[in-house]
Amino acid sequence: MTLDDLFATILARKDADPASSWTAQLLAKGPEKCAEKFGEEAVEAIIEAVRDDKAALTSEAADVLYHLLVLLAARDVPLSAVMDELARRQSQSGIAEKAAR
Ligand SMILES: N=c1c2ncn([C@@H]3O[C@H](COP(=O)(O)OP(=O)(O)OP(=O)(O)O)[C@@H](O)[C@H]3O)c2ncn1[C@@H]1O[C@H](COP(=O)(O)O)[C@@H](O)[C@H]1O
Repeated sequence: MTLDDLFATILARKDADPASSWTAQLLAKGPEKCAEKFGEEAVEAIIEAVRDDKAALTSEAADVLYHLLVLLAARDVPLSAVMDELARRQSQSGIAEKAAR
């Protein structure tokens, strides 16, 4: 399972019957509801990180990643755009490292 695979499944749920899938149901509620759910899951992950419960943090991190992908899908932002932004930052940080030498 990759994030790309999960994102493709989530995108396919945009056209699915809300009765058939949790993801389709959440997307049908709109981007604001998706954002709210993402925020809730992020807070739960923070709590488990502070408690240092690694099993719970692993589970909450999965929820955070899933809900972030749903939020991106809800706002028509492709996961590839986020990956491109990370790649751009990586290449910039390489330049900064070279300049510092
Ligand atoms: N990875 C996930 C995933 N992670 C979390 N969730 C759901 O997100 C919900 C969040 O949990 P909550 O306890 O906050 O939800 P809740 O209390 O029931 O809802 P609210 O009352 O708070 O609105 C749960 O119902 C989980 O099942 C997920 N639902 C689906 N997926 C994957 O998404 C893909 C599409 O699945 P369908 O949604 O079944 O089409 C599949 O690959 C799934 O494995």
